[in-house]
Amino acid sequence: MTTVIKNGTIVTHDLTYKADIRIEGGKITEIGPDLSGDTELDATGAYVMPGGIDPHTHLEMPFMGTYSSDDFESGTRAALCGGTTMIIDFALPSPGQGLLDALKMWDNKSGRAHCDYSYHMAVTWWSQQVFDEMPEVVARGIISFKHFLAYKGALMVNDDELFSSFKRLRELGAIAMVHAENGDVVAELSARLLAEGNTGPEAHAYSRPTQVEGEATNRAIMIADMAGVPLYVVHTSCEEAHEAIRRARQAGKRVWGEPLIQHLTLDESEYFHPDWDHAARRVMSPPFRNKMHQDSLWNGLASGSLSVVATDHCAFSTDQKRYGVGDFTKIPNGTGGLEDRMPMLWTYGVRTGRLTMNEFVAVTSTNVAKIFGMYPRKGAVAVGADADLVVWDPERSKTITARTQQSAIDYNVFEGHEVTGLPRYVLSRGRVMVKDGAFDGQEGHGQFIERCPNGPVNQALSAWKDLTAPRPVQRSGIPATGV
Ligand SMILES: NC(=O)NCCC(=O)O
Ligand SMILES: [Zn+2]
Ligand SMILES: [Zn+2]
Repeated sequence: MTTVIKNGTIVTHDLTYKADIRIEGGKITEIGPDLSGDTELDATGAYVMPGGIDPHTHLEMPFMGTYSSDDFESGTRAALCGGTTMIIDFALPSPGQGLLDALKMWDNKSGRAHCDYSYHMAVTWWSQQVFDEMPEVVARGIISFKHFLAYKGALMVNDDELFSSFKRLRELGAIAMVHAENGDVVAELSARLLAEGNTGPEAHAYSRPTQVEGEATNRAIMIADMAGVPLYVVHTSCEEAHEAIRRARQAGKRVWGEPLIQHLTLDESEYFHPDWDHAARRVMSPPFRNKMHQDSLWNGLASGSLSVVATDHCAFSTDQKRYGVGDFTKIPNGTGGLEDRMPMLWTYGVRTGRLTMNEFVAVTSTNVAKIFGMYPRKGAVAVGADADLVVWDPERSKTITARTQQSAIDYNVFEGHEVTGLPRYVLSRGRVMVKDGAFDGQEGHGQFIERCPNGPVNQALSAWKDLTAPRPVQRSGIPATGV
């Protein structure tokens, strides 16, 4: 059985050209003119791109006394409908729980996935057991480890734990990740705000000013540099954090920054909305910022100082958000976005001229595959790559609304936004999962993707750190010790 995508324009991170694509056995087998196959998908007037990869989701995650509402079934259904063909979720051990035990839990959840997936491993505590289990996690193809500098008393790790973990990751050829907010300062600001009667969702934003993110980003970068490990900073939301990343990259440090589509397109005014539910539904960490910070993020994507656009999809229903009525610190942190990342970024990025189509592919797919050790199997339109493809119709429009979304929750933070640029077809390893905008997926079709450690960036950084490591000075004569 062969499938051919005909008459489209292929857009990759570096090329735009007209050609057909033949698919067999889930892989791209030929790219060229005038191909034919058993099934033909017409891409006239459309762009054929690598399917999106969202490297930051939390599906069915235990958090703040509840579970995020989208699981691997609804979450990956939403992903595919928006043109995303792979996700990387976070396996999250509770403090005290082993990494391999947490992996078992995530394996039990992910069997229902419609699209391919992988996990990052979270390091939520530090011990000999965590140290000992890390190699097995990497051997299973999980090569990235997230650390929370926020959420004091829950998931947060301290600097000594961070440094120990980062050093271990360097030995293993893995990637360090951080949620960069100063948890100590956030805890103190939150307590003060509550004591002063600031209990509403807007106080969540007040408790997490941009300085807490700038400080933690800079600290994580310096600690990673001393450990000699590449660092990926999740949900970079402000100029202070972006500035730290930009400066580090200019100084030769190996750091990547990941803005979210929410921070690029929604701002802090959402928290001042008179409706409590409206504001609480948008509570996430870091919070939405103002236009100056948004411009900084867009400019970072265009200039290459920021590398990826993700969602941090962590969806809570209105009822769950209401756990925090009277105390903003109890509002479960997180927002959705899996179905909307690609259309929103196309609409507000490519259609406005802030991004080229090739940059769009880079930040939604190819850069993710390269950073996280799965390129060119994923993130590429190339012979031999998985046929994870999106046939993107740049003229197709819709108004985003919770009424028609795939996500299980009862609202959408992008409600009312009109997007132009939507998938016509979405293919996961050659299987058509979305056809003319309609979902035709298959629960359980998704496979776990093993990723390769010790990629080119790890190798280069380790070589440089070895070359420049402190060494004893060889001296010809050493004076006798004075007595
Ligand atoms: N971001 C957020 O508010 N919730 C999800 C968990 C996290 O990534 O911090
Ligand atoms: Zn986070
Ligand atoms: Zn997250």
